[in-house]
Amino acid sequence: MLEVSDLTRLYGDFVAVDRVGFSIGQGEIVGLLGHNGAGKTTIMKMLSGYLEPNQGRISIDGIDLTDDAKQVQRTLGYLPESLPIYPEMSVADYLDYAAELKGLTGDHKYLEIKRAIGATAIADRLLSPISTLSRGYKQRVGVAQAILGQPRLLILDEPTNGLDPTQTEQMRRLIRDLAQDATVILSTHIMQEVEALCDRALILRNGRLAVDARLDELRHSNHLLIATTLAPQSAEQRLRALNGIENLEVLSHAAEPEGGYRYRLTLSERDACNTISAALAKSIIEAGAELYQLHPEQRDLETLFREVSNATVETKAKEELSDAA
Ligand SMILES: Nc1ncnc2c1ncn2[C@@H]1O[C@H](COP(=O)(O)OP(=O)(O)OP(=O)(O)O)[C@@H](O)[C@H]1O
Repeated sequence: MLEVSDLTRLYGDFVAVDRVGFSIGQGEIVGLLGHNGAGKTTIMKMLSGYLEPNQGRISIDGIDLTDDAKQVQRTLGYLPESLPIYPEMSVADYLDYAAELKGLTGDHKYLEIKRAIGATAIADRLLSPISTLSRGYKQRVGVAQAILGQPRLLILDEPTNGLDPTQTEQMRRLIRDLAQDATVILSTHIMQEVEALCDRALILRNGRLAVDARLDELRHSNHLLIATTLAPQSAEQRLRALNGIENLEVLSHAAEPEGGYRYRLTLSERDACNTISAALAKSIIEAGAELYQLHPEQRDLETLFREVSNATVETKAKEELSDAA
């Protein structure tokens, strides 16, 4: 549905987005994550056609954004980070204006505005000037303008930014509903948001795509953690030799007072966890050692994000050191 390749954007000589590539299928909800300044908004602006890439390609349903930006823009809805909402306009006038900008006319325009109002539950404030709305309401008006014309791709830049918990829950429900008919890409700083909403997470680091992971795959790790009295040398010989073990990593080289030695095993097949666990336990007991713990390693998004962010800090520190040298 959405194909992005080699996407690059410079501000002056600063590379804000660096050769990013990914593709997103119809109906997916994808979270775009990254530390402050990682390049999320810049990517979203390019996807929505508001900012030109210096290099790379974006195509939606096979149509290249640079070949026919107007046509592509009509098939997408964009909620920018800061809404270009006109404070003096009423909600109704603003939606009418936004619908015209999307090329909607006549009955179709009327029906689309009605649908967007219903979907975002803003009917009770249609005649209010936008300046008098709460942050949550303004955000819903922003989403209402984004879904006019039933876009096949929705690009939402921090859709729950500044919302209270009730408004956040309503917005998440709305996004889930919208994803029934559209592909959604959203940026956020909130991991729980991605866990709650998304099928997939893209994590940016310094303008580059560092991680592209399906959340269900993250939850099913192919690593096992064990704690045993079996010493590293025997573990290397016995455990590594078992079928389905790709790698053995020694996490503690000296026996820990209560937990023996700790190891991380990488399995060649994610689904073989149960069979391999049984074989491992048997092998450890046969060696006369104690087995204290054996469980799959859970990697949640938060851990993954922390690993990526720590790598960012290390990379920056190295860059600063080499600049100073
Ligand atoms: N118009 C601009 N001129 C110069 N630099 C810019 C401009 N817009 C963004 N940048 C820089 O590009 C980098 C990426 O910015 P961007 O806004 O895309 O990041 P982000 O991941 O959305 O950050 P945040 O989470 O803080 O919103 C940052 O270092 C930012 O300072």
